[in-house]
Amino acid sequence: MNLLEVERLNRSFGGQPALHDISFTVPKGQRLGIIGRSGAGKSTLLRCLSGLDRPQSGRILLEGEDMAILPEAKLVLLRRRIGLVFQHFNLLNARTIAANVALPLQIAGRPKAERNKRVMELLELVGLADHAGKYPAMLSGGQKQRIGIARALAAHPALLLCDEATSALDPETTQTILALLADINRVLGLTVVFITHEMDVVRSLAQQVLVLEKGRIVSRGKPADILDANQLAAVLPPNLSQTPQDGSHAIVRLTVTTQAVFTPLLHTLEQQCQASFALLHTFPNPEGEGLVDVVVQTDGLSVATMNALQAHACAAEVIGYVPAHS
Ligand SMILES: Nc1ncnc2c1ncn2[C@@H]1O[C@H](COP(=O)(O)OP(=O)(O)OP(=O)(O)O)[C@@H](O)[C@H]1O
Repeated sequence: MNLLEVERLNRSFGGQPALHDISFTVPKGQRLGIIGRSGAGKSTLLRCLSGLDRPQSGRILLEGEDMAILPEAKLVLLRRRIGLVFQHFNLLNARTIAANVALPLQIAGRPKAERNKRVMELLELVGLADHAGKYPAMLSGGQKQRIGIARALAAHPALLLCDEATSALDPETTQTILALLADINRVLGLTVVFITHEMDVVRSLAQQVLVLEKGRIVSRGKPADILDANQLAAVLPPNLSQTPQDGSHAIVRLTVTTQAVFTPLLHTLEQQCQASFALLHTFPNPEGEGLVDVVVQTDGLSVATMNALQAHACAAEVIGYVPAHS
């Protein structure tokens, strides 16, 4: 069942489209990452999904209700089904940790006893039960984000929207926050949609990825496939063709073990295949630890060369062809 369905969403500013015909669905319980360069439209999309901004056209169905056209009074109620986690935590410094976490329940008019019980449950969940009486200034960045997450969960949302939730944190703290978000997703079955510009965050947390570019979705799929394709696209020659021309060179991706990188692999291949191999790029293989993708250009692609490549690598794939002089 889909928790969220976005259909042909359009949002422009002063006639300039920031989102153009965006459509996607998020099944209940999924962790969806949205990535894209600066200005791609990530924040605009997240604001529309959170009901803080309205698109010019299109539908945003959350549990079947269209947020794009819902009257303000009803939208306020529907927004309680959404928890928001911010890059800079947005905690109120004059309130204690407990009072910060309780805020959404207070706004929703929940009784004090219920609020107190829920706050303690949530502080337990994020591992900060003994910090209830402290103030935000007494916490580290990672602890502040745990409180931000607890507050977002206070009103039992169906959807957690995270806006660059780990961008202000160091790499180690980032990992602990990502682990917490993954735990919450697993334990509570909560649907998580997050925007980020950090590839490692997508790799760790997302089950599905959407890539935005200039307000459009340009690719979608599993993180390994998307990141792999993105990294490759960035290093491939622009004049790559899918068919060989007379005398063209082949571009081949080899997946090898990290140990193989420290052997004279290309030299061995050159000797064995009587062909030249130029190294274009190496990057970690997205499928697994200990594997490296090596992109090479060769002037001697043949059945015998492919056999030799396959014998030395875990996988070998021809990506395309370029003219000999590139
Ligand atoms: N309130 C606004 N008024 C005018 N233009 C806006 C407004 N908000 C966003 N835009 C424009 O819409 C486009 C998308 O911006 P958006 O902030 O959504 O991108 P982003 O992917 O979140 O970028 P970043 O990663 O830098 O935050 C940009 O061209 C931006 O200038």
